[in-house]
Amino acid sequence: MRTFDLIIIGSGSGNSILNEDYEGLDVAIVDGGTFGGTCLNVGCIPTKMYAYPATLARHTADADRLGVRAEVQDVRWREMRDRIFGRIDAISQGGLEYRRTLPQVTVYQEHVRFVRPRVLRTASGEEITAPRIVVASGSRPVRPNVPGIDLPQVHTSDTVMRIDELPRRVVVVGGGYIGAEFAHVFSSLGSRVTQVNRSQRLLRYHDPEIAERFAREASRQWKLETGWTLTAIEEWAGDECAAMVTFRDPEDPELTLRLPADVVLVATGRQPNTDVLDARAGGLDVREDGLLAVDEYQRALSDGAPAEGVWALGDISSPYQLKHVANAEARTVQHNLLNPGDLRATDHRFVPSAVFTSPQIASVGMTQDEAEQWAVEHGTEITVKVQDYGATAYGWAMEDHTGLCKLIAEKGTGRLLGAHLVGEEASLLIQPLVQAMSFGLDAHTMARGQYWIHPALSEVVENALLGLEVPEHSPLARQELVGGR
Ligand SMILES: Cc1cc2nc3c(=O)[nH]c(=O)nc-3n(C[C@H](O)[C@H](O)[C@H](O)COP(=O)(O)OP(=O)(O)OC[C@H]3O[C@@H](n4cnc5c(N)ncnc54)[C@H](O)[C@@H]3O)c2cc1C
Ligand SMILES: NC(=O)c1ccc[n+]([C@@H]2O[C@H](COP(=O)([O-])OP(=O)(O)OC[C@H]3O[C@@H](n4cnc5c(N)ncnc54)[C@H](O)[C@@H]3O)[C@@H](O)[C@H]2O)c1
Repeated sequence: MRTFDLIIIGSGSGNSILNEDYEGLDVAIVDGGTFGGTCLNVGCIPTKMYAYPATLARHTADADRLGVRAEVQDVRWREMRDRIFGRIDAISQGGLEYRRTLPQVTVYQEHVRFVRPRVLRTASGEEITAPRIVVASGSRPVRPNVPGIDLPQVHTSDTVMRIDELPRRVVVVGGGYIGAEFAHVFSSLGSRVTQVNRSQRLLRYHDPEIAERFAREASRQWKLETGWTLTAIEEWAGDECAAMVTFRDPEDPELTLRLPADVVLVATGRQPNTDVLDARAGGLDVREDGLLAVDEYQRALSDGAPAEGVWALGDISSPYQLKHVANAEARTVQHNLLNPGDLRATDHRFVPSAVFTSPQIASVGMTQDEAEQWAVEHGTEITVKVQDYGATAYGWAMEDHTGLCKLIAEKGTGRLLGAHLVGEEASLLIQPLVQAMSFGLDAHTMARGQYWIHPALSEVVENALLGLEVPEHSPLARQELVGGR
């Protein structure tokens, strides 16, 4: 059995742990998939590289209302695909080759599983161990167990971005982040898309007002069906489609929905890879939802207490399933591994997320329902302001009838509790709100303690802040005035 100083399982955020402080250690990085992990190869990055041209196409189609008639004449899917993966595959390959050149790093390109605490066996049968192991082995798409799920017409986000042609008809199963982003990409680029969700509400973790506004806009762009569960997919011979997808009404099994498709995208959630890793054989606690149990310092737990020498980060142990969270947790592990006497906790207080559709969605903190509940529990009151983009100067410029910014704050203090946006560049507009929440800036100080560029779109945030019923605080004391003309 080979013994290393450190084993890292997973080359996504796990790979970023190895900085110059680790140069003296004998390290193994193990990845049975594509080097670089989900975000780079099949996740955040390629989806956004498709979402951007898709948004351009959508804006082109929408320009008529502004007095500009334009049309998308040609979508060269194959060229787009090859441009995207030409860049991504080279980064993945370059990352792998770089790690391989480092004398102190051994790369295993195969899956491993625990056979006992801190002992792993590779798929080819080698046993490896280390006093310190980092589990960063992520999650994978859930594939509902229905007839036809293995047909070649059925894809997950792992494969759908590599297909050869833009499909004529796409059925997207699932109403979460992945379903929404791909429905946007395919419909904007020219496919006929039907998105089908099991529950009545799309984007179920979002504030209902945002989810409803988004569903209204989405249903203008593609066909939305809610309240249906996937039951079967059949191969279909004929010109009109390559597969027939059947759904059933969970309340009334007699009621079915049948949809023709060339491509079926299954986007019904992601499950942590704890089973593949046989985490229990490693003595590690696996939660009911399949996540590896960790404490705030990212130590994996065994019988509720920190397991000696085992750390975990990212989708394997995080309910957020977001790359910026995986990266933050990797920074925690990077520090804690080398500083056992000075452990740091990951800050999970204000985790934002965005859905890269058109319009975009961005969110941080409590939804209105959660804030109302919190206020009851804490004997306090909240204030809510919904500001339409269309009531600001830049909203007029865009002739916007969609965007809104909803802010929730504590009435007595002006403390921001939640921010939810749907609309143009929501993923950017939310960032100052994340900053304010993270650094304890109250709503009025944020609104009046700084200039807001006029007439930028950010005025929607300024106006939302000013619409909250909060006390006026003096702007933050400034030590000295710098800059200015
Ligand atoms: C389509 C899509 C779009 C997304 N878009 C966004 C976005 O816009 N913004 C955002 O914040 N997040 C997004 N995410 C989520 C984000 O990609 C993940 O949260 C993040 O990549 C998780 O990183 P990780 O390091 O935990 O795991 P990963 O990057 O998945 O790395 C885990 C690695 O471990 C390997 N592995 C697994 N099991 C084993 C084993 N037993 N042995 C050896 N190796 C193993 C895998 O091959 C994989 O390479 C998206 C995800 C998807 C699928
Ligand atoms: N922009 C981003 O930040 C981004 C983008 C993509 C993915 N992600 C991450 O990836 C994770 C996984 O995304 P996701 O969209 O797959 O999961 P999700 O949990 O967000 O959504 C899954 C959806 O599928 C539906 N569903 C489940 N089983 C079904 C069935 N049998 N028939 C019909 N509908 C069914 C659910 O009702 C739900 O709406 C997200 O939680 C997110 O954190 C993030």
